[in-house]
Amino acid sequence: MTTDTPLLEASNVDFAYGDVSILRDVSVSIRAGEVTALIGPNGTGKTTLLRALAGLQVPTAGSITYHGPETAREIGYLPQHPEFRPGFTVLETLRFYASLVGRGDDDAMARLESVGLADAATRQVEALSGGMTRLVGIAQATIGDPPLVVLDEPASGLDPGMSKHVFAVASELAATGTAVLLSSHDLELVERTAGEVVMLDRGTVVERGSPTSIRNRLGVDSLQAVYEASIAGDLSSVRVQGETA
Ligand SMILES: Nc1ncnc2c1ncn2[C@@H]1O[C@H](COP(=O)(O)OP(=O)(O)OP(=O)(O)O)[C@@H](O)[C@H]1O
Repeated sequence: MTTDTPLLEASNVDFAYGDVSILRDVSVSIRAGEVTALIGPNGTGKTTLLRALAGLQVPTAGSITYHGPETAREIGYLPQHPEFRPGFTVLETLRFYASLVGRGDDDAMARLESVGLADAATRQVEALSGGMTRLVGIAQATIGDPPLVVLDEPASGLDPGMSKHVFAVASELAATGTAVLLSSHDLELVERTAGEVVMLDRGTVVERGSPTSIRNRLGVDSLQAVYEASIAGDLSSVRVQGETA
């Protein structure tokens, strides 16, 4: 497969929770060997879209098609709020996930090292900080070398050094041919890392393209400026979808 063929394609996706429409006519192509970043205000539908793309919820309309190879694990997923079963160490937890996809202990330890958490291998999962739990979640999402890795806010709650490291891990994964799809509110790291940016506002795609192409099209010098120019309305209040007040 060439990098021109999308690994995952969403076409005209709508999603509603009951009567509340969240995503409207969203089309996205996720390519192998590239980091695709989903950005947009709180409550705009990023998690909803990522869950649909990862196959965890079925769109109300439209289609999502995976064009990648058949493997033991096609999509790795880091939820926005990762949680692990208490009573086990970090390494035991990752060994369990590795065993599900026919991988051994070495793989579990290698993933832990890749997120900088090797020293916490024997720590109980319930004794981890929020940031450490997220890092274990990232390690878990990459076990079995899935062709697509979906990371919902992987840098949320991480200190600046670890945030940078996590984006570097995403870049390294993409450099080995993995398609990486992540959401983030850190526009500077997104700008430095993503090959493709998809900006969502009120459940629809309002901008897409490489950071450079979007900046050039809008004649601005940063993704932050693109964001401020493209997001409708007051940036200091959350648009609660479905509420008409
Ligand atoms: N289970 C649910 N039932 C009903 N509405 C929901 C449910 N989950 C999310 N929503 C609503 O869907 C909308 C989109 O939420 P979503 O979590 O996808 O946004 P987001 O862009 O990821 O936000 P954030 O940046 O704050 O994480 C919000 O209005 C939210 O209240």
